[in-house]
Amino acid sequence: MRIDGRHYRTIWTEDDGRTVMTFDQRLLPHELRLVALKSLEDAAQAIETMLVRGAPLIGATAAYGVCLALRDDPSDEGIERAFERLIRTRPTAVNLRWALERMRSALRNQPHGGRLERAYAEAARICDEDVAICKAIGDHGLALIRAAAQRKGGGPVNVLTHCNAGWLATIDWGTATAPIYRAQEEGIDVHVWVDETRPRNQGAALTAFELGQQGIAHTVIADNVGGHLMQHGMVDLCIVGTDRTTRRGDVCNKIGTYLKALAAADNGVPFYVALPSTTIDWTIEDGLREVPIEQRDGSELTRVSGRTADGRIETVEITPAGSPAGNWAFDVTPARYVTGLVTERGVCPATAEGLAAVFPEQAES
Ligand SMILES: CSC[C@H]1O[C@H](OP(=O)(O)O)[C@H](O)[C@@H]1O
Repeated sequence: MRIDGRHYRTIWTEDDGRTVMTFDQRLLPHELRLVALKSLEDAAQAIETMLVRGAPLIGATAAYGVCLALRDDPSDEGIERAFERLIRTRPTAVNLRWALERMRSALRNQPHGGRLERAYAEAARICDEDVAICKAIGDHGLALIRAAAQRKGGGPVNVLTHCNAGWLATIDWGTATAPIYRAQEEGIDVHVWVDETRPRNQGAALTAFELGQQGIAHTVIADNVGGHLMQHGMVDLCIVGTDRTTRRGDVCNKIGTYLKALAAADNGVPFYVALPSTTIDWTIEDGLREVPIEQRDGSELTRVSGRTADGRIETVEITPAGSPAGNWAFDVTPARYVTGLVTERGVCPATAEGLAAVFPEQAES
């Protein structure tokens, strides 16, 4: 997407692959800082600290982490060490395992001499494919926004989204934001309710930054406001992302998504999940019991960072010293609360049959 008029992907290589460039998302929207990842450890820590975040971008960063590791050790043992270091960075987004297994299968049984070039080519393919997948999700999701506009017969289509499933979570376009960007391109009047998304504020900081840069009307709201808006007819549809969706359509996404889905169901608001095929976990069925939910440090909840009036970034405590804090980073929305899954191949029901019809090659394997 564009920042200050210049087009960027969220990750790219420089210096013949010795450097992997990305944005430090922890500093947005206050500072646009490019970061150079130069080693396996740099890539691993970028994922663990959420310098980069979002399922597809986590996968791409891990893929380039393997490339950086192979510069030092292209052996099978070197590949395994890279895999083991990266797989334990964050447990929930399935793109991490998907990307690492794809890199490993592309490299094993290859002569050591050609492994480095092949690794970078595979990581670049993962990124290029993600751009195409997200653009296709945008095209299919556009039809949903267009239909909402026709139903309304006037005024902006009000879309509610949670967290950041945008360009910053992927390589370009985003997943949940891609239909919004395509609607803007088609001249459809769209407005976005942006859930702030405590505690890391991916919505207030990242989605609001993205939409502002693209000139899309939006309003940042507290996480607890969405249900009220739906009760008063102020939300035409919800579109959220996912970090892992099971083969029967249970959706794991940022904490708070489940509560939004409940409110949508109670108020008859369509609730869509933008779902790249790279985020489907075909090995599991029951999301509540089988998806690992990341628990992050409580300090992410008890502290808030922001910019002071004179431009300094400050962090303050918002709870009494010593108050324990629980920080579950994701929850699971059962498929029954999902109106439809917006995949790169089209919109399908959140059912095993729906996903099998769209991805028959996966369902049969
Ligand atoms: C398109 S994946 C976006 C997905 O990732 C976010 O989690 P995090 O910021 O912790 O990596 C959130 O669940 C988004 O929906």
